[in-house]
Amino acid sequence: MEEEKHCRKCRESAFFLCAGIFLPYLNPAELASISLTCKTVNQISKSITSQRTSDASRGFENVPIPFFNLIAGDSHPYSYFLYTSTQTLRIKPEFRQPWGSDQHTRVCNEDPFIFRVEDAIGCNCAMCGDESDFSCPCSDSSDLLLTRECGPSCECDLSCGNRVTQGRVSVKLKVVKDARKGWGLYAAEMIPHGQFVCEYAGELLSTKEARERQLTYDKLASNGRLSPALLVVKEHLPSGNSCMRINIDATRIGNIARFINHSCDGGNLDTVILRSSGSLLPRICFFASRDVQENEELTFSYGEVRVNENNGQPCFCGTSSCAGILPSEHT
Ligand SMILES: C[S@@+](CC[C@H](N)C(=O)[O-])C[C@H]1O[C@@H](n2cnc3c(N)ncnc32)[C@H](O)[C@@H]1O
Repeated sequence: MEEEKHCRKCRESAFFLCAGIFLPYLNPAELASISLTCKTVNQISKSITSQRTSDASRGFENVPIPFFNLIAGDSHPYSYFLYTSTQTLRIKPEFRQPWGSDQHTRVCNEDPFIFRVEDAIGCNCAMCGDESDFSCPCSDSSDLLLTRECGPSCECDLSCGNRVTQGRVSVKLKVVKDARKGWGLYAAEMIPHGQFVCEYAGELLSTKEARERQLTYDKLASNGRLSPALLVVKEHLPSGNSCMRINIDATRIGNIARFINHSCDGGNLDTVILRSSGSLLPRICFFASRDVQENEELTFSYGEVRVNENNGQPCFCGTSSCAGILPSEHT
């Protein structure tokens, strides 16, 4: 009898140990379904949900970025997506990432530069980025929205003052749900004008793939079943013709920038195309375009192109310049 009891206890503790390992890999629907099986699994699921709600960044950033859903009757305490703090190549659909355990496995690429230019020449200055040193060739910038930083071909390391976007997110932020716009990114402290906020991280796509995904997303978004986060940025030649198009999809895997909503008045963030010495592709980074107060929503303009009123998603930015529909990409 005693032996039987002991065996049952062993089996139970092995089961709960395993549950703690595999439950963090489940998405909210799977977690909800398995939590119905028994009281203890239900408790583990609840603790996973509370860990997920406490940090949208899954421990990848320097500061936790909590979710707040204060909408009465809405039972979704967090939004589910996979996290990458940098640009990444396409992620296989079957890829899973644990979220909601003590061991946050950093399975994604954390190097901000995916493609490097072989034998590129960078700087070798001692104090680049220092305000008293204007001679670093990497900090040369004639256009504020198209800037340069030191990169993989330079001698300096992450402590260099000309690599402000290459560390993790350090400003205090939170993700808050609005009844009409869905989740949005908010300042959880005052952010001064010019401060780096975050990069737009996600899957780098070819233009063909971005167009295909956009069509699928448009259909799902029109039924309210998806909030797509596919950003298309075009770098223009002085002549005005587009010369480079960057497609970053943060819908399935991305960082907290995927929660930034659109504002027709341009919002309070500047979208900066940032090149680094020795890196083939630019990165898209957000800087505060003015002082942003604590609890203010962070927004930027998604662009100018709009489809007709019948097809477009309604815009609820609430600014006096609101066009009524969200910009969309159909090029
Ligand atoms: C990049 S996501 C932003 C995060 C999103 N709100 C969410 O809940 O995950 C873009 C989507 O957010 C919604 N959105 C963003 N700005 C909006 C606005 N001004 N008015 C209405 N919906 C907006 C639209 O559904 C849009 O497709």
